[in-house]
Amino acid sequence: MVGRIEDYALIGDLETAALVGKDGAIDWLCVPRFDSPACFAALLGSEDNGRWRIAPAGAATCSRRSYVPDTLVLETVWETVGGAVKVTDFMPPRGGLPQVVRRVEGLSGRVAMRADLTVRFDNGRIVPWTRTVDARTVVAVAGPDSALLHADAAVDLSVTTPRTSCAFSVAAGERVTFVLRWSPSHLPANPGGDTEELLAGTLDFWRTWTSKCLYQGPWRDVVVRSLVTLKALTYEPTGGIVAAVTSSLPECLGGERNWDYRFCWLRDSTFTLSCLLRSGYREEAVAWKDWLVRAVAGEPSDLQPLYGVGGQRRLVETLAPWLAGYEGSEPVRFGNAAVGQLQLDVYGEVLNTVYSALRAGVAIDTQVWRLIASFMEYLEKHWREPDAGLWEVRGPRRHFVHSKIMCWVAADRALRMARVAGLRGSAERWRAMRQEIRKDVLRHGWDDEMGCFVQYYGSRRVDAAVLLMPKLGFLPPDDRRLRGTLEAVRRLDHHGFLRRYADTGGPGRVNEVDGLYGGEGTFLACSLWFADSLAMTGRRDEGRELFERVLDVRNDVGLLSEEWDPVSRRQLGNLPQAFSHVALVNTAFALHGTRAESRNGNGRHGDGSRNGRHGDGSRTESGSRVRAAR
Ligand SMILES: OC[C@H]1O[C@H](O[C@H]2O[C@H](CO)[C@@H](O)[C@H](O)[C@H]2O)[C@H](O)[C@@H](O)[C@@H]1O
Repeated sequence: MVGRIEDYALIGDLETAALVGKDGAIDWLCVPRFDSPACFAALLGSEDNGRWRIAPAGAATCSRRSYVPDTLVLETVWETVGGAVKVTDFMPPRGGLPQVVRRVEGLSGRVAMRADLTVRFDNGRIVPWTRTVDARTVVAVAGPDSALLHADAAVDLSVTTPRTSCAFSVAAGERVTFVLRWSPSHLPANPGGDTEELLAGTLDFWRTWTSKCLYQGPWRDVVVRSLVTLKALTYEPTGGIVAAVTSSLPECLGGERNWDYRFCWLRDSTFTLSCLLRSGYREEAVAWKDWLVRAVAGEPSDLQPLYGVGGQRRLVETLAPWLAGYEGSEPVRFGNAAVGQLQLDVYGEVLNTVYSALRAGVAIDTQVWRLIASFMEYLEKHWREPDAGLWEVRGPRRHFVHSKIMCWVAADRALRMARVAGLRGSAERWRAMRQEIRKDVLRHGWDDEMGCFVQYYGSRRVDAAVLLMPKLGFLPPDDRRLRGTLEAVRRLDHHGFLRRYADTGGPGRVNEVDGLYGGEGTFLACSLWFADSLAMTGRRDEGRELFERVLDVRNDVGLLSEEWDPVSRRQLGNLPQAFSHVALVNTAFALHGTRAESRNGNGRHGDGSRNGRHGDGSRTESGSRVRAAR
């Protein structure tokens, strides 16, 4: 039986990741990388699509579980009538081929256990040939993939296709460690290593990484858990960052809103990067900047909203009819058609992050300057066009207010960086462009009658994305128009959480903005943006209440997917989602007021300005309050 979305914990090795259920089953694992086909895809179908369960015989779910503090090593405890047992699950950070280690350790009495492995390569479709090497080792091979299962104690693995199983028992103090190693089928088996040394190395890796966290506020454990999760979404060899580790976990149970998130969205990665930077992590920013330059090299008109972890561009969306979908949510998709959309906000997000990196002391080389100039050349010609917006709507293109604001951000940050680099020739044009966009948004994005900024020009809908305006410096937080917008956005409230935009879809009805059937849950990142806005406008207590409401819906090991259904009290959408965890960390900072990344020793921003004041009178993301823009 597949669990609820919130039943899953994450383990990963910075190249791929697995989801472990409360029932002891790994129901999701793509190998060798995040965006490779899954060899365990039970999450989107059934056991027949691949899973690996280790649990006490006859037991349904564990008694409790948690990560070893400050690490991504998961410990699951089962208490049974015969005694107690602990399973430690982890994936050692690599440099080689992937392996999943599962150590079973008796805590008291004697516990009868079962291990059941069903490998299905190619996203849960291909039944491999499985052969027994000896009583403790089996190898499964099909096409390009090979997986070896090995146990370090005397167990008797029996292969009864489609499963490899064994029954064994552990007494207090005894251990049996299983390891699953993937390798390309044409190469000798992945040699792995000593599992106790691998565990010690993995614990040490994560503890060293988390010890660098600069957040010192009251929610340290919560922040560290989210940062570890974000780090686990980074693809170490290239610096790319995936939006989530899963595909097709539904935003509406039984609906069609099922997407593949195992790719690097420029938007999501820039949010993640800014969050890691403010938390004290610079290395990831340098690695991502290098990834970015390689990924987007070429014509700026060819810029894609998302790329593969290696920077690959062809991410064709296909359907997987052999998978029934999570709780019947069809279709299951691999690849993502959003790759071909025009999403103008992306230019602003990239420039904003490069600017944050510059302020944090990351060197910006000529390649990056070239990129900035070419982005701006493109935007100067195209910012007036309608686009698919940050929500990647599959309905008609519109003049989304958020997209226009991000074009303003692009011009603003380019100007600021030009000041540092002395690119004066273009600066005049960029200043004029910035001014023109501001006027355009204030004129067409504002609805006098409603007293708020709207979702797109001419519409009477609200959109939580405009909550980002003051953070981005487009308007100061005390601007009357923002106060009006904040009140209007409250209409998106659904049982104390925020939807991203009006939910006009429903069973059998298409949402005319996003072009999709069915409603969806409340959007966790938007709920947190709302908490930030409340804090920014002096309603800190209200902001804190909302923040704590979001904290309450994290699962038992601190993970958030993209959405939350407050009625059924279930998480929805892909897991764990970078967007949600980034927003959580940012709100913790906003409520506690630590701004690690904006300091460079002399109280000045990297461009030498004081207090983050923009040339046109608004404020920067981290600057102090200045007069309202006209
Ligand atoms: O809502 C329709 C779209 O949903 C997905 O996009 C969402 O996830 C992205 C990755 O986290 C995020 O960048 C975007 O803002 C979200 O709306 C899906 O990937 C799209 O294909 C789909 O059209």
